[in-house]
Amino acid sequence: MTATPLLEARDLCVSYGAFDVIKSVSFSVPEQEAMAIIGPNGAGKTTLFKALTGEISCKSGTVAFRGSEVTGMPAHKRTAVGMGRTFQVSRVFLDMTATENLIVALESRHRNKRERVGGWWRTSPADQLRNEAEDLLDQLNIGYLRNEVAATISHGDKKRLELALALALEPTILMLDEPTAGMAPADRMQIVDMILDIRKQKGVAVVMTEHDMDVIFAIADSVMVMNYGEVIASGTVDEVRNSPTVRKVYLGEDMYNAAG
Ligand SMILES: Nc1ncnc2c1ncn2[C@@H]1O[C@H](COP(=O)(O)OP(=O)(O)OP(=O)(O)O)[C@@H](O)[C@H]1O
Repeated sequence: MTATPLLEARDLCVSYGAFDVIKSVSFSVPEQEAMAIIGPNGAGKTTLFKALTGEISCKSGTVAFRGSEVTGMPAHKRTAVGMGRTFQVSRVFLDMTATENLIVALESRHRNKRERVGGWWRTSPADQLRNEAEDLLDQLNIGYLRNEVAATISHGDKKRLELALALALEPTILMLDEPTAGMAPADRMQIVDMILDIRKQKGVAVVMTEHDMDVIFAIADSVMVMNYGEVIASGTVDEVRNSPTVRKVYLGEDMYNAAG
């Protein structure tokens, strides 16, 4: 008997009005695996990502998480059941410190999971949340951001904080929408290290869209290639790299620069 995939899309179709953007896409992601979605501009990567996270609805097809259908479930409920996510455009509260941002996320998780906060050894709820937030920042090696107001931190640090916010919800799968968008090459590799660390420490699966092939090769176990809303190839990083179909789509382009 094959194990139930962590995330599974079946015959997913998405349209903008009369324009079919995602055409019968099916794939599955096993527990703890990392899958990257790549393809030329306009291939439908972001649209597929939004359909998976519940930001937009599908015309037909299904999305299942741990064997339960989530197709009609709104985005915030998918997050609550374990589908953590980051956004291309930061959703950090800019007027709060990194710690305060994390406290908001942690409060939401405790509320969703009906977990008791505070009360042990005279720890107040506020102290417990602050300790948890600071511990998480330390675990991710961004403890230096504790008291920094988010508006004043660098773009790279905002991306790191976004990851921490997603992790505060203890996801089983992390949905990363271009986690290194707009970052300098050196910063990108720091995010890669952080994601690799998170996978090692927490065993979370990953689904990511990403422009940078070096980032994909460093993180992904498998790659799914899209073109004009269809899956044209999928497999391990090496299989996809050597696929004649994929090379044809990227004809005349350096594949290392053509993922986006
Ligand atoms: N809100 C929208 N309304 C109508 N058409 C849209 C909308 N968003 C995207 N599209 C179109 O849908 C197609 C797929 O877009 P999508 O953004 O999903 O592609 P992508 O692969 O993520 O592209 P990129 O790499 O440039 O971000 C494109 O032709 C795009 O113009």
